[in-house]
Amino acid sequence: MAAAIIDGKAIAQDIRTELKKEIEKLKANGVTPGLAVILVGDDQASHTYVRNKDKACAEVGIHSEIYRYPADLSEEVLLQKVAELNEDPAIHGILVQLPLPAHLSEDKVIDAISPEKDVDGFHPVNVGKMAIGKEAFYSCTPYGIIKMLERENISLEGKHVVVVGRSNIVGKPAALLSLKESATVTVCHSKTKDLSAFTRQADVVIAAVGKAKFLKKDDFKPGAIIIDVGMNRDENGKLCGDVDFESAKETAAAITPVPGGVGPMTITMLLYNTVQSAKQKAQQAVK
Ligand SMILES: Nc1nc2c(c(=O)[nH]1)N[C@@H](CN(C=O)c1ccc(C(=O)N[C@@H](CCC(=O)O)C(=O)O)cc1)CN2
Ligand SMILES: [Mg+2]
Repeated sequence: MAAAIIDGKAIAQDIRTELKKEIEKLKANGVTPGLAVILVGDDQASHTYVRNKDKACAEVGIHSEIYRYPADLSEEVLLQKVAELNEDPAIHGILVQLPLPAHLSEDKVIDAISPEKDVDGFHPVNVGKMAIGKEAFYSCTPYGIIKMLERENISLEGKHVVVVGRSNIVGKPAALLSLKESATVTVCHSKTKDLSAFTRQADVVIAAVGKAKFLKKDDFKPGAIIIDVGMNRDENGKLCGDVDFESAKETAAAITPVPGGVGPMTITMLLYNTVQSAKQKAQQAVK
């Protein structure tokens, strides 16, 4: 039987509609969720993502402020802006669009964001809380995967999840969040020997490798659930994932497409985290 195609765009839209209602309620109680986005340099993809974040905020009713800086921005000025936003009561979420130009330390900048406003879930405090299974801001792409599976009624409990990739933004948090869902988790990466021997055992594969169509039908067991986080260009310059979608969908139980799978969930979970942050602030105010 052909795979179910998981429609990330539709799921993301459903969540945005729910958020819009929550935001209306918050506003009626005098709280407007606010997000500040810092963008440094002229990476075109980053500019597109930031524009999309701004648009998504407007669509659901989140106040957004975008700070665009030239590529030669000094670390001092950047850290000063973050410090200012940390203190700004109208701002509940701060994010610095990655990647940053090479002369800027991503670690230093992320460390400077208040963990209470770190809606990207990149700050070590939030990563640490996630690692010990506590509530925190979780990294948007992996959190989006968890929410997407939840909406598709796919439980991870007792399933063998094989994560391919160990980045701080996707691979590692995807593994930790899968573990939190009581999956049995294996993490593979570029130094893994005989990768296919692992992915073929998986009930669920989360592919975050960054190589176009790297995993093919034979790398999966029949009936597997395939989550493709990749965003690559194929030989014709067309956007594609880490999985050879056309072949893999023949035997998978369910699969996410690229585009329209995991991608749209990323910005939606950013909106979600920003609303959570505003709600937390509103609750603290009545205490
Ligand atoms: N500070 C952050 N930087 C980066 C993050 C992040 O979560 N926080 N993630 C990525 C980029 N990103 C958001 O910032 C992002 C990537 C992809 C998509 C998306 O919707 N993809 C679409 C395809 C879009 C296209 O046509 O080009 C899809 O897969 O359907 C949204 C957000 C790195 N930096
Ligand atoms: Mg750098």
